[in-house]
Parts: sequence; structure tokens; C-alpha cells
Amino acid sequence: MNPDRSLVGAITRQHLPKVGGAVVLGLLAAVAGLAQPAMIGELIAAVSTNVPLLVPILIVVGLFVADAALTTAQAYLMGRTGERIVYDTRTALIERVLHADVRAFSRWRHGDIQARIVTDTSLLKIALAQSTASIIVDSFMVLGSVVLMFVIDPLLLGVTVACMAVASLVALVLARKLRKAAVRNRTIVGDLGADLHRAIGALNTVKACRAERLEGNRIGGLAVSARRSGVRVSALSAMLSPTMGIGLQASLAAVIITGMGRVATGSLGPAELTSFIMYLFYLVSPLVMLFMSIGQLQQGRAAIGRINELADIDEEPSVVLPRTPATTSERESTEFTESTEFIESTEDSVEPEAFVGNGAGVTFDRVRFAYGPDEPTLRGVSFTVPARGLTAIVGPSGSGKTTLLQLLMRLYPVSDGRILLDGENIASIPVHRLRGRVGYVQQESATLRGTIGDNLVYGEQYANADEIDRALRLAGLDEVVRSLPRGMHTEIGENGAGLSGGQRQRLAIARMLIRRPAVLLLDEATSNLDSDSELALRTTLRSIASECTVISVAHRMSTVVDADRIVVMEAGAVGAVGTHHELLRTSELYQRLNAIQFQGEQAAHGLPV
Ligand SMILES: Nc1ncnc2c1ncn2[C@@H]1O[C@H](COP(=O)(O)OP(=O)(O)OP(=O)(O)O)[C@@H](O)[C@H]1O
Repeated sequence: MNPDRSLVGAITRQHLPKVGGAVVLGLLAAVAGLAQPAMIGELIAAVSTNVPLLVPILIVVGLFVADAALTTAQAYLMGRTGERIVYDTRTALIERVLHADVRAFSRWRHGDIQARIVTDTSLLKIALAQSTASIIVDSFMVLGSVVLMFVIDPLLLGVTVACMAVASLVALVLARKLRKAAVRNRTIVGDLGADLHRAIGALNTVKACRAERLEGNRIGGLAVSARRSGVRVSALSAMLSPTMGIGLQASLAAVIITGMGRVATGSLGPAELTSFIMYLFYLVSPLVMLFMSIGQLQQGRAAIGRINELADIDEEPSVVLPRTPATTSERESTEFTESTEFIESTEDSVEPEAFVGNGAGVTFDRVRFAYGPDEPTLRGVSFTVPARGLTAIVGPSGSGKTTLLQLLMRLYPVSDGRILLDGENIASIPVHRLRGRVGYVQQESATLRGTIGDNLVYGEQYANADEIDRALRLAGLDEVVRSLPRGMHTEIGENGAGLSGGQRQRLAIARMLIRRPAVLLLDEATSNLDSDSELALRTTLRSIASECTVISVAHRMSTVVDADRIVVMEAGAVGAVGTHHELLRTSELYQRLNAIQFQGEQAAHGLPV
């Protein structure tokens, strides 16, 4: 990956002026710091020669104050810029993941995505802001100290360099090892997050399969690896500073012994020796910081690589996001508090009333599609659905029914052929606009943590009370909501915990009805309903079908008998099209499906089959 075109690279470039400003403040603080030993030397000289002390004292105090003030300002600016970099990176990643191509997204583990967005980004602050500035400022301090020490006494500098060089070499080796350990640690923590996410997301299945111990051992094993690699990172990191400390103590001892000898022979004054020793301390602290910053930068590089990898996730076609994120000031103008507003602010939003009652015909024209390189799932599907009415799609499991709906939603692009909505190829309709016209109630009706009300107006925050009431009534959910003590404010948990399967389906249907789509797609959307609720919903669907197109994938034959037309799918192709009675006469497959269903229902009611 070209680092210049990477997300982190682009964001860092945007914040370079502020990082530069902080570096300048740091360099000024370094100058104030470097001047201190020289001025203290002057002060000592003044004391011994009885000249007035006021001016040198004021200068020394001024240098102390300037050093402290500039260091504080630098640290604040750096911290603030670091937080901004983290914020910009997080929001850019969230934006890209939310707009990711479904196929590309399915290759990622959800927990790993979460770890990269939440944890890895937090390392950027230290790596890009603090460490980078520290490397520049501390290098300057080290260089300045060396030059000034050379001016005072080149021989003592030689002694210092000899002692520090060994320590520095060891520190460099440690920094390299630290980077490798940090990369490993970040990877293991990502795996841990991904596995934990998987287990929590399917906790009931874990319990039903009595797999608690299995999951516990697997996740526990990763936690052990994460601890071990984390300890290694800490150990290497902890060794960096003492390594330089040993170098300092060795140089200090050598400088004092050599320096005292030179003071005794009169070739070096006591004030100069004092200044030199002070510079030695001034040299070591930034040197330690320098190596620590290099270590932190190494840890950060591991995180940067992972962030850039996620940022390169493929986007959905026709949602072209800028590869370079908006500038800070542009971002501030699109502050968001809820993810829904976030989406609205970055997309060509759909006016809520735009498609009310505006039915649209749908045509599948020789549609071919394959999920992967293997056998195609759809092998040239052609049929037309008029602008009004209820169309059912039936067929054996795996015949491609859900795939048809997903292609119409443009969750995947067709491999060949076209799908037309009201005569327009959906490939040329922006996805956001298309999905405003087509409502999709999935097989596994997704409910989100929050209140029932939040779930109902999700993505449709303009809905008014009348529209909400109407949708609840049509979906047969009004009684349920009324019976709850907190009504629309009732909290539902993860994956709809607190609602029955049928209630979840009705909630998902009501959510789509609020949108008043031109085309309503239902994928097994009534499979969890009891017979009474199903009958009520069928009546509802009939009335909705009089003002828009309803396409319903159904297993239960009872739900399709009164459809205006039924499309029978067979192994990725259309086997037959007709009404229930026509198909009973003309389609062998339909007869079979009907007979199987009939036998199943007889058996379910304890009747002879
Ligand atoms: N995301 C996916 N990646 C790869 N293959 C998939 C994916 N989704 C579905 N398939 C495959 O495509 C084929 C058709 O699946 P689809 O879900 O469209 O069938 P269906 O008729 O709706 O089945 P069912 O009635 O069981 O829901 C199946 O063989 C399935 O394994």
C-alpha cells in the first residue's frame, strides 16, 4: 500500500500544521532548556567574582518559566491534535464500514473491525502526535546538548559518547523487537475481539449446544496469548528506559572522575564542569524519551497498518466517498449525534414523502448471478412484476429466492442481465435512492437495541405520529404496543430480546410500512406468525398491494394462494409463473410443493397424511 494514499497518511497531512506548531513550541522550550545550564554556569561564575547577581538570577528564572510554559502549551496542543486525529480516523473508518460493499464486508470478522476502529485508532494519538513531536524535539535537545558539551570540553564529550553509544545500540535493538511484539499483540487482540463477538452474538446457540466450555477455552486461549504478547511488549518497553539510565550512570561516573582530574589540573573550571554535568542530564532525558518515542511509534505503526487495511475495504458502487477525508472544519459542520443523521449527512438523502403510493413495476431480464467462482446461483432469470399487486416467489430451499430480493436491493451487483424498476435499470439508480423506493423485510428481521419507537422510525426520522399509528395498525402491532406499560418507549434488547419472533417480524414490517415504499419485498416475513396474525397480515398485504408492488418470498402455501401471481423458482431459474389455480394445473414442481406443505400441515394438526 502506498503510504501517501493511505487513510492515516491523508489525515496526518491535514493535521501537519498543528503538529508543526506543537513541534515549534517544543523546540522553543528546548532552546529555553538548553540555555539554562549555560546561565547557571554564568551565575556560579558571578557568585565567585562578586558581580551583581540580580540579572543572571532573573534570566535563569525567566528561562525556567519559559521552559515550563512552552512545554505545557506544546503538550496541550499535541494532545488536542492527537485526539482530533483519532476522531477523524474513527469517523472515516465508520463511514467506510457503513458504506462497505456487502461482499467485501462479509470477508471481515465483526469483532476485528470493532477492535480496529476502537482500539487501534486510540494508538494513533501517541504514535502520530506525541511520538513524532517528541522525536523531533528530543533529537534537537540531544544535538544541542552535544554541541554545547563539545564547546565546553571535547574530551569529556568523548567519554560521554563512548558510554552512551553502547546503551543506545542496545536500545535500538530493543525498539526493533518491540515493533514485532506490538504487531503480534495487536493481531491477537483483534482475534480475541472477533471471537468474543461471535460467541456473544450467538449466546443462545452456544448454550443450546452446551458449548460454553468450548468457547471459554478458545477465547480464554486467545486471552492468554494476548496477555503473554502484552507482557512481552511491556517488558521490552520497560527495558528501554533503564538501558539508557545505565548509560547515564556510567557516563556520569566517567565524566565526574575525568572532570575532577581536569579541574584539579586547572584545565577545566568548576563552573564549566557543573554546566557539563547539567548538559549530561539534559542529554539523557531527551535521549531516553527519543528511544521511548521510537518504541511508541513502532507500536503505532502496527496499528496504522491495520487501520489502513480496513480503510481499503471496497465501497458499494455509486456511493463514492472521498478517499481523502473532509478537513476538520468541514467535519465540524456535519457533527452528528446519531448514526442515522450521519448517513443522511453524507448521502443524497431521500425525501420521506417522495414515493408515497407510487407503485413501480419490476422486471428481471435474463439475470445471472454467482456469489463466487463456482456454479451460478441464478441462471438467466426473467419475469415481470406489474406496478400493483401481490407477487409471491416460491421454490425449494436454495433455489435463489432470497438472492433475487437481494439483487433488487443492490446488495450484490448482477453478473449479467438487468433488473428494471419502473423501466429504469437499477444499476443506474444511486443505491440510497433505490433503497428509499424499495422496502425490504428480511428473513431474519433485524431489531436494534433501543426502544420500540426507535426501531420503528429507524432511518425515517421524519415519520409523524399518524404514519406510525397507521403502520402499527397495518402490521397488527398496535394492540401489542398498547398493552406494554411503557408502550413505544419499551426497551428491547440485543437481537430483539423481549419480543416474540412474530412480534419482531411485525415490527420489521411496520418499520418498512412507515417508509411507504413503491416496492415492498418480504422474505419469509410471516413465517413466525400464528394463523390469526398471518390471516390479518395477508389482508393488510392485499390492501398495501393495491397501492404498491409487493413481492413476497414464501414457504407457506397458505400465504400465496391469493397472490395475483406466483413465480416458481427452480435451481436458479424460473420454473413457472401463474396464479395458484393455474399452477396447480400446469406446474409439477408447484403441485409437489403444495402437496408437501399440505402433508406437513396435516401432520402438524395430528391428521392422517
Ligand atoms: N452470501 C452468500 N455467499 C455465498 N453463497 C450464498 C450466499 N447466500 C446464498 N448463497 C447460496 O446461494 C444459493 C441460493 O440461496 P438463497 O438464499 O437465494 O436461496 P432461497 O431459495 O432463498 O433458500 P431458502 O428458501 O432456504 O431461504 C444457495 O445455494 C446458497 O448456498
